[in-house]
Amino acid sequence: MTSQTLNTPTAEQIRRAPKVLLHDHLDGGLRPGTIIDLARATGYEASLPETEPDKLGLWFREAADSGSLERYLETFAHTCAVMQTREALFRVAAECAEDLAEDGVVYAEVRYAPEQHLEAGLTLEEVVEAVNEGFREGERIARANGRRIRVGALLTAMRHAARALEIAELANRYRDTGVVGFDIAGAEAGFPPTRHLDAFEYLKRENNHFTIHAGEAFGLPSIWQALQWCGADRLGHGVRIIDDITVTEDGEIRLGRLASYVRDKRIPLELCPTSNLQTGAADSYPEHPIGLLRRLHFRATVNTDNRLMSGTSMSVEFEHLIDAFGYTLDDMQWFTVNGMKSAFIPFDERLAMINDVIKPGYAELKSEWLFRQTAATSETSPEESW
Ligand SMILES: O=c1[nH]cnc2c1ncn2[C@@H]1O[C@H](CO)[C@@H](O)[C@H]1O
Ligand SMILES: [Zn+2]
Repeated sequence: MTSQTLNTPTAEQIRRAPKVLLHDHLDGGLRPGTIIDLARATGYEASLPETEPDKLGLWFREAADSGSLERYLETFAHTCAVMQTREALFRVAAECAEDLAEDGVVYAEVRYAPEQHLEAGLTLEEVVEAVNEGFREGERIARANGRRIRVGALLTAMRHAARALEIAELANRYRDTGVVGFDIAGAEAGFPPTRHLDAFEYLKRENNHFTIHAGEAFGLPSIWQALQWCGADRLGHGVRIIDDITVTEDGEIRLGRLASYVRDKRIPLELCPTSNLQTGAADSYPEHPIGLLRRLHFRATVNTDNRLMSGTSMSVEFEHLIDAFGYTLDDMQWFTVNGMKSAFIPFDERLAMINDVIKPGYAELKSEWLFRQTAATSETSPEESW
């Protein structure tokens, strides 16, 4: 056995390793069986493309695999349709926290757009409260199962709509009760983030935090606006920052002004590899810009985006990256600490997570690796060992 293979975490270790998730959509992570249950209860079943859980899960993955962000986003009509009551939102949020905890996620910021859940008469406040209560319930269930997770909500405003200021005010109102920040999402081309400057300026005046989906379906101008006009704390995706990095034939790497700014200021990139493959923002895992961005020490983080549409989880994202780039537990820890440093909760709480949960978790896994290495070495001939 080579040290490379010994150093590669197993699927089971990947799942057990503490993970941090900053970019995950609540309406992109439902269990297929739950969609069917909820659809039955509300008469939406006839509108579902499939009514058997495995087939429905496959339908989402295939429908989202179109190479276009716009087509990818159409699939959310079905999940949002069944998330219109207090009970449905509570259940979906609780299951989300449970599923993430089961996958070894210790801290997550999960986002959704409250304005998409008002069709059956809920108010924006009722939506936020139902989701918050669901997250608390999921945390409790996880704890009862011996797992520890903390989930914060990010409130998203849809970039094609005109409710961003209202949603930003809502995020501010619930900042001490479960909501940790704000986001804008939806089709990127044609909807620049500067359409919502009033919301971002309001949040800055309130010393609140926000991320912006930028640099996914549209390139550098979108990232530039998100940072320099809107003042985003983080970039949702931001993967197209690669367009401002040149690798010459002799291997020299040059960063343009914007890429330098992003790296110098340690702007967190919420990278979502599988989602990027589906929307056409990247061609394959080995070609995904995360490899170069990690080598160049950008503040890169690993995320799921939409677990249902991508058939993924944090463990699956790491499995793909480990396959493509030969990452070790040290790389996993680096991405995880980057995620925790970039979270929107207070500094002392982030530090406590890093020192009390993440580092000890990886230290334990690495000691198992050392044990395996010692066991393997003792199997080789005496000359080799000495
Ligand atoms: O990768 C993405 N890029 C842009 N918008 C997205 C992405 N994934 C989901 N949403 C949008 O965010 C809404 C709230 O969660 C979803 O309903 C979907 O329309
Ligand atoms: Zn997203």
